[in-house]
Amino acid sequence: MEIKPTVTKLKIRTKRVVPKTGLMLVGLGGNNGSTLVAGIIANKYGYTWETKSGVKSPNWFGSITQSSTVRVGMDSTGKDVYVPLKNLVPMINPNDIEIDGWDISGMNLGQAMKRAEVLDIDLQKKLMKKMSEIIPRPSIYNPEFIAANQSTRADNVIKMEKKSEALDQIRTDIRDFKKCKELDQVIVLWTANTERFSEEIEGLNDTSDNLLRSICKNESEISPSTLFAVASILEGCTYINGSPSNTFVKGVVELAEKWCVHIAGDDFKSGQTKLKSVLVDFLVTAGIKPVSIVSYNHLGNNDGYNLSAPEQFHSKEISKSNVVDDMVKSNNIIFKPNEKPDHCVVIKYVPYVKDSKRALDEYTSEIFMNGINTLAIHNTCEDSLLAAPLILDLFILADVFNRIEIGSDKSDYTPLHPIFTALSYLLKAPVVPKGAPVVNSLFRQRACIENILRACLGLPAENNMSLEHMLPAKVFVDFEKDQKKQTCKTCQN
Ligand SMILES: NC(=O)c1ccc[n+]([C@@H]2O[C@H](COP(=O)([O-])OP(=O)(O)OC[C@H]3O[C@@H](n4cnc5c(N)ncnc54)[C@H](O)[C@@H]3O)[C@@H](O)[C@H]2O)c1
Ligand SMILES: O=P([O-])([O-])O[C@@H]1[C@@H](O)[C@H](O)[C@@H](O)[C@H](O)[C@@H]1O
Repeated sequence: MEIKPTVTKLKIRTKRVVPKTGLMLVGLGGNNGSTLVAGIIANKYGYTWETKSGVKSPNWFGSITQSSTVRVGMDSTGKDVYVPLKNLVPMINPNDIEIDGWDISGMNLGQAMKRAEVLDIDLQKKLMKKMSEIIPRPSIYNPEFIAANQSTRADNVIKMEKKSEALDQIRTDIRDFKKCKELDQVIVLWTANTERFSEEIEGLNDTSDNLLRSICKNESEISPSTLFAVASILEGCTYINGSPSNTFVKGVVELAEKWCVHIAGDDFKSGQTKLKSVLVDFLVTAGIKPVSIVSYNHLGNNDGYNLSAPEQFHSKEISKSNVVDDMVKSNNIIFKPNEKPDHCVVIKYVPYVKDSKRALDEYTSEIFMNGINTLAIHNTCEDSLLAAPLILDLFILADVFNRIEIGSDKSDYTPLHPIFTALSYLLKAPVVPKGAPVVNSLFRQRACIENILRACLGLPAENNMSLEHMLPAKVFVDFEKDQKKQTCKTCQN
């Protein structure tokens, strides 16, 4: 193999004025939606609360924008220097976020928080007044796409029969929110239930024109989430899909590309799968061959209730299963062509455990000289407490990436591709532009975000070589000073 390095000088610019941004959640009254709103209010007002283990304070643990740091270099003593990721470039402050959204359940967010049974009761009491003032807008409900067991919640639905009218209503809602809160931009994010996959049908949803025509013709195979995505794109709003539903049928992607509106998805990467995208990366890059991966979990929240229906489970099974493919394909020493580990995903609904998902994983791998290594993991993921910070990061980073443009000597500044692959760190099944590779390795995904932000500052990508600590200082001349010396010599001559 001959490798020919190429160098392209790119120029990057970032609008540094942070736009006043609103977040509209589809599924606002769900466990994730209500928990995120509660977290924003608790952090904004600094509510503390009593628990049996003492007084607790709000935080943003689990959010990489709010609670992680980035190495920016080293000080004169050679010690690494880290700064909060949120300080690298101007970002939205969670305290400034305006939130609105839709839910097929009309329950106000105070009652929705109570229904979710996620947060400590004393905190719920302190939040109740403010949360109860938030009422989800009526939404598009189509029992064809989510489990039949969700029908009992559907008391807050848009009455219009025609999909085109419902689409217009969503667009009106977005414009109303933007005007009422005097916003510069709105980002729409789906944290509503997982839908069954839509059929991708030529002539129906395979192009943007066909999709828009199908909506006008009230075609049945257009899901509520696809309608929300179309409405958002037509309103110029970034749209993010936190569920494994195949919202982004080809016609939606083409519409986003035509209108240069950013989209990202699918399915928050919060617990069992996030760990999988670390462990499989570790095993394969260590030259260890994972041969069997069994991921079982049970949970008792409404998400689990919806996923107890086969078609909705199948959507989730796909997003949870494909996460190993890129890492397996990266190593043709341990895997033969088309060989991959046995991989089984099981999800069971057990009402009693509510949002506290119990994940049991077994990773069996072949090691040196026919040895076998088995990793057995028990992972209690409090689903909404893991997902809510990811929703915040998706929103904040989407705004940052919306403000970045890249150019070169040969081309003007251009926005990043409408499909935000840079948000893949937060998603189980990253949607990527046609022909682009899917990267699931968590640390590669994190490096992508870090290095784009470093580039915004003119810092080189983190290469982890640490040569400064492997070579004598004299090797590292002060480039600027050295250049000046050489220039002086030239002048004298
Ligand atoms: N850790 C996690 O919680 C996690 C991780 C990855 C993905 N997800 C996905 O996030 C989504 C939400 O999870 P959750 O635990 O908050 O579920 P949830 O069931 O508590 O909340 C979903 C909400 O969406 C509402 N809804 C359903 N259809 C709607 C529609 N057409 N329009 C508006 N609202 C609608 C429901 O009434 C409900 O309030 C699910 O798709 C889930 O698979 C969750
Ligand atoms: O993020 P993760 O833990 O791999 O996957 C989770 C599933 O195992 C869980 O059953 C489902 O309810 C959540 O929506 C989430 O998708």
